[in-house]
Amino acid sequence: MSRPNQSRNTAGAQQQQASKPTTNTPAQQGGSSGNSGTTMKRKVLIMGSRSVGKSSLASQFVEPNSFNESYYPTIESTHTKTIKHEGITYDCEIIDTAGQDEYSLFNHKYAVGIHGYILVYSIASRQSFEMIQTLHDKILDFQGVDKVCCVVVGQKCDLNGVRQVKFEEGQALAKKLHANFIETSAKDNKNITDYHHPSTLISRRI
Ligand SMILES: Nc1nc2c(ncn2[C@@H]2O[C@H](COP(=O)(O)OP(=O)(O)OP(=O)(O)O)[C@@H](O)[C@H]2O)c(=O)[nH]1
Repeated sequence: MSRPNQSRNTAGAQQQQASKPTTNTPAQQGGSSGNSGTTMKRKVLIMGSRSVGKSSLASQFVEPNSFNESYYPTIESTHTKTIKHEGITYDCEIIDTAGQDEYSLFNHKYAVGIHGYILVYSIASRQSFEMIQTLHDKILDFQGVDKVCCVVVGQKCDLNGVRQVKFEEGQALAKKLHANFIETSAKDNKNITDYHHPSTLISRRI
């Protein structure tokens, strides 16, 4: 997605290592009571086939009611949003990538300093669903690990009439990948709220 007024384009941005929690001063906390004062940084990468709605998902999260019917292929863009969950503040950096296919090379930037992955398919595209396992395998291969923190997202759930992937199939795949699962619609603003958004799910898992 390279839409105007939405994000700061960070193609080629330096990768940062996973950050340790920091503690805010009372002034930085805004004097709010009940907050432990802990701030965690979360760098989350959104991956998936082209046109599954990755950018729309990210945009709706940081800028509600920004859904756009037009399609602007993404190069790479980064969104930031601070969310609060169970007394902890998370500074989220959400990196929206260009859509991948099975032949896309895995960019080393997608492995360094990333806390978690949002793997997105469209419920109206079986091909995009099949890409999830491929992407997951590539991430594990590249990182040389056997488990990675991720959330599987079935996007465009408003397109139920042309659904190609059952909810249960998404759920089963996520279980296999040890991931959380959620169906969303950027168009209908479904499960885009803070608590249910994949970024929040990722934050809660780490
Ligand atoms: N029906 C429906 N359409 C959507 C939804 N989200 C996105 N779209 C549409 O799908 C198209 C692609 O959306 P994007 O958000 O640009 O998809 P993307 O995955 O970022 O695409 P790439 O940049 O190519 O990787 C656009 O025309 C959007 O309007 C949704 O929840 N429901």
